[in-house]
Amino acid sequence: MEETGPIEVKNVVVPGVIYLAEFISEEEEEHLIRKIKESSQQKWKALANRRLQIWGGEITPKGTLCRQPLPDFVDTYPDLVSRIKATGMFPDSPHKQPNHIIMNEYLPGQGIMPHEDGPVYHPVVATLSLGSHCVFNYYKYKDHDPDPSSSSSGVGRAVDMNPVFSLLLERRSLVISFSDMYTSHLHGIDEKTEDFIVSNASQPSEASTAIRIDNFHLIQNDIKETIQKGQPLKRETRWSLTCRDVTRTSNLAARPFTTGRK
Ligand SMILES: O=C(O)CCC(=O)C(=O)O
Ligand SMILES: [Fe+2]
Repeated sequence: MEETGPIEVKNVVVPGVIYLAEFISEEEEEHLIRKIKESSQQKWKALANRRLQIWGGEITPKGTLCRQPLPDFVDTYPDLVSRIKATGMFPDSPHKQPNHIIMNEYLPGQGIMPHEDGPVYHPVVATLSLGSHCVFNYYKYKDHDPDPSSSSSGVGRAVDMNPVFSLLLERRSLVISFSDMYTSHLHGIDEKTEDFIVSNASQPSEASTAIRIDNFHLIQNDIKETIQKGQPLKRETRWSLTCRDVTRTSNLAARPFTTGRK
């Protein structure tokens, strides 16, 4: 695939959110999924409701990335890192391109709670979806937070659980979040096995569980047709590559972090 180049206006879904369908080809997707499936069990970190791998090195508790090479299948074939750089969305980041990738695996019914990505990263995040779609929600904190102990990191602040925007992330798409979508909003994915999406033309009387998405105009025709027929989109296993630039880096290998004396 050619370099994507600058983003077009139509790809700006809302200020601070860019959506690029078909960011990689089907062959590239297949290759990436194969590499993920072939990776050794030790590379996986199990969480309560999903598992993940960290590529590019571990981040110390103080927020420094102990750099490790990224896998070939993200910077050689396909050269995702250069392709993401070529979107022109990382010009102000210290390394001008992502240096760290979290690869999350979600089985149907799994998701991720609303959260912020935090200050360790330059405030631009590019996420590639493989294997399945999902619906990606952006949330705000409640306006008048009654809790005076709330911190700016978001810990303890009440979240308004009605999403401000929702995007359908198709497989092979890239979504880029930046500016206040990164610094003052949260994002998350509901734990669902299928998503009912309403098309632009739908009436408000349609199923109350149906979701209105903000990037309907940018999605592929076959998915549009499924939505227009009123059929749900069934989730399959999804792998996402969350690509960011960790501001502070070190070339020293990560050491085990102990709390005791040296
Ligand atoms: O899987 C996704 O698309 C989101 C992952 C995410 O938000 C994160 O890793 O911080
Ligand atoms: Fe996140």
